[in-house]
Amino acid sequence: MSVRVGLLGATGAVGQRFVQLLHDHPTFEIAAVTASPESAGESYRDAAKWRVDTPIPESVAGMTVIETSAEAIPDDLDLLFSSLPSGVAAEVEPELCRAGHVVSSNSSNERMAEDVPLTIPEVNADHLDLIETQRAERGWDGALVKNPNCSTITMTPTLAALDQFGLSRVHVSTLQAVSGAGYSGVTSMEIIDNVLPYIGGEEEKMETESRKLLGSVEDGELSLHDVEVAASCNRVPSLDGHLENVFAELDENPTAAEVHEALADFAGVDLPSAPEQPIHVFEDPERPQPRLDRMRGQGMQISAGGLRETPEGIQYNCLAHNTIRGAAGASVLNGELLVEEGWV
Ligand SMILES: NC(=O)C1=CN([C@@H]2O[C@H](COP(=O)(O)OP(=O)(O)OC[C@H]3O[C@@H](n4cnc5c(N)ncnc54)[C@H](OP(=O)(O)O)[C@@H]3O)[C@@H](O)[C@H]2O)C=CC1
Ligand SMILES: N[C@@H](CC(=O)OP(=O)(O)O)C(=O)O
Repeated sequence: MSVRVGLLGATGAVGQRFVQLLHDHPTFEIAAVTASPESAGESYRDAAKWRVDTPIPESVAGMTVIETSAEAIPDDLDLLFSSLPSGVAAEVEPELCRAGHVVSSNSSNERMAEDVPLTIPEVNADHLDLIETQRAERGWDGALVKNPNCSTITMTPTLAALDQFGLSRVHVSTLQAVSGAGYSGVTSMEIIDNVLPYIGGEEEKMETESRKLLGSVEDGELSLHDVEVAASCNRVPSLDGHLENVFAELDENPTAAEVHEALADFAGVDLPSAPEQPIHVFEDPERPQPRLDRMRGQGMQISAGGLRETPEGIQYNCLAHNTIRGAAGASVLNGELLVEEGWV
């Protein structure tokens, strides 16, 4: 079975990751690439200024970039992946869903909307049921599904694994790679020999999106998890890979060995881009590290380590590749889930 996909914002940092991940995908075939009006009409090769560390796929390089609008995007595409700036996505994505397209989006608009599934397949695949609510409320034939923010996606599967011990409060501090800010996001003069202790809006996203992901959907209605999450976000001079220090307060008092087992045993899903084991747990307290561990599971596996019992619960570190598991790979996995569950 071949699913014809369109990439919205295909020339950007995340868009290029989509191209890298999808050009030899077993099911998805890239059939259209879109970008800003300035790039429309150019070849993808010229418009993209390819910056990913594998060669630009020739099958995509020669495609002509089209405008990002419901009129320009062909009707016969089965699925759209979106990595548009959120202000642009907020305008265009609803139009596309109204026109009947199914959109798996990485952009932050509407992530917390009550009728929009915010999904990590290993954590809350059942939240796709919200599509029925969304269609009923918005009158759409298509559908909008989101993946979370890259820092949120790094931590949340580990919290889902710990919830069996009664997750009550989480404190997390992040060390986020520069690629999260986009190619021109932070200048070299800002970040070399430095750490930036503020990333606008990031802390609030971690605090709210995690509660939605860990929450439940029953009869088409969403309830947030009641865990309290407090985040502190920092930009550091690594290129890719967000590292996070988590302090989780739990109702029960599991040993570090029991937590290790819960993380390592966290169940995977049977989808083409999913790692067999979602979370790898290191014994070595010096791991995970961004440069050494971000490409585990082709960039889709989350790593954890440094487990330590505290009076309130457990402390540990976790890591994920922010533009693969945290962005393009996350949308692709949601796209695979949409196909598997018959929404595409
Ligand atoms: N899940 C996550 O945590 C992550 C999410 N993101 C999100 O993904 C999105 C893209 O990020 P990133 O790839 O870094 O951004 P870039 O700026 O690198 O790319 C933006 C893309 O959108 C296109 N674009 C810009 N303006 C318009 C417009 N007016 N109309 C149509 N297309 C437009 C650009 O085309 P052109 O080349 O022509 O300018 C380009 O293809 C953002 O919303 C970002 O917040 C990013 C990283 C991680
Ligand atoms: N803010 C994230 C990347 C990002 O774009 O997040 P979001 O998709 O929530 O806007 C980072 O800096 O690493």
